Amino acid sequence: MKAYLDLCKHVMEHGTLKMDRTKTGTKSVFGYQMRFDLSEGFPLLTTKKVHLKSIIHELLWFISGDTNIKYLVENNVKIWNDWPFKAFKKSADYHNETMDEYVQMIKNDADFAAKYGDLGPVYGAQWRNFNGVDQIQYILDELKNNPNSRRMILSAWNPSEIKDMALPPCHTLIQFYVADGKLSLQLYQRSADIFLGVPFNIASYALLLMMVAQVTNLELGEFVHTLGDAHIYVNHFEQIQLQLSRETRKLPIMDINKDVKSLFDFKFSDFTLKDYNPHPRIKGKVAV
Ligand SMILES: Nc1nc(=O)c2c([nH]1)NC[C@@H]1CN(c3ccc(C(=O)N[C@@H](CCC(=O)O)C(=O)O)cc3)CN21
Ligand SMILES: O=c1ccn([C@H]2C[C@H](O)[C@@H](COP(=O)(O)O)O2)c(=O)[nH]1
Repeated sequence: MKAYLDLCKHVMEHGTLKMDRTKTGTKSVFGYQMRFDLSEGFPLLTTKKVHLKSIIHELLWFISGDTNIKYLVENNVKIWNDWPFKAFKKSADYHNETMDEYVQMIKNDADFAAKYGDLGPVYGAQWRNFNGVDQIQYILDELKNNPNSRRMILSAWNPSEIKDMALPPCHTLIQFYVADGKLSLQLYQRSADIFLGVPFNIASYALLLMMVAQVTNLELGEFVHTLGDAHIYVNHFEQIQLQLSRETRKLPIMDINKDVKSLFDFKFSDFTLKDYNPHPRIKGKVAV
C-alpha cells in the first residue's frame, strides 16, 4: 500500500489549503491516480486498521439496490448514519432524541425507518435503476458477451436526481476492461477524503472487482483509482503524519466463497480476510 502513502505525502507537500462545504478546511490537489495489482494481495491499508465489515456490508447493500440505512444499522454499520439523522433533526417528529435512540428507532420501527432512514436515490438506486436501466446487469451481460467493449460504464451521477440524494455520489463513475483474460476496473472519484473515505473506497472497489471477476470467470487484473479533488481535512493532518511514520506490512488475502456464481447471491459470510496484521486503528472525525 505504498501507493496510498505516496498520495498522502504528495498532498501534504504539494496541496493547496482550501475551504470546503463542511467548513473544516482541507489541503487538496486536483487529479491523482493510483494502481493496485490485485494479484499482489488485497489492498487494505496496513498503516492503520480498517474496519472491513462496514465495507462488505455497504457493498452488498449497494448491489442489492437498497438506499435505506435500516440494513446497515441492523448490521451495526454506522458510516451512513449522520446524514439521515441530520434530516430527522430538522423534522417536526424530532424531540431531542440522541443518535443512539434514533438508531434504535430505525431498527425497531419499520414505518419510522421508511420515513427517516432513506438516503434518497444514492448508489444502490442508480446502480440498479438509473432512469430504468439496471447498470450492473448491463455490465455483467457485456462482460459475458462482448468483453472487448469500451462501453462498460456504470455511472452513479444522475444529474436530475442529485437534489434528492442525502449526499451526491463521490464515486461517480466506474469502467470495466478485459485484456488477456484479466478483468480490471477504474473508478473516477470526484471528491476524496484521503484519511477516512479513500481507504474504504479502495477496498470496496477492489472487492467489487473480485466479485465480478469470480462470477464472469475472469482473472484478476488491476484496480485503477483516479481522484478528482483529493483532500486531507485539516483535522486529519496528525493522523496522516502518524501513518507516514509507520512501515507498510504484507497485504492480507481476501478469500471469497468460490461456490457463488451470481453477483446477487453474495452474503457477508462468503468473505474471509486472512493474514491481516495492520498497525493499530487511528481515530478521526468525519466532516459532515
Ligand atoms: N467527510 C466525509 N468523508 C467520507 O469519507 C465520507 C463522507 N464524508 N460522507 C459519506 C461517506 C461516509 N463515509 C465514511 C463515514 C465515516 C467513516 C468513519 O468514521 N470511519 C472510521 C470508523 C469506521 C467504523 O468503525 O465503522 C474509521 O476509522 O475508518 C468512514 C467513512 C465515507 N464518506
Ligand atoms: O465514498 C466516499 C464518500 C465521501 N467521501 C468524502 C469526500 C468529501 O470529503 C465528502 C463529500 O463532500 P462533497 O462536498 O460532496 O464533496 O465525503 C469519500 O472520500 N468517499
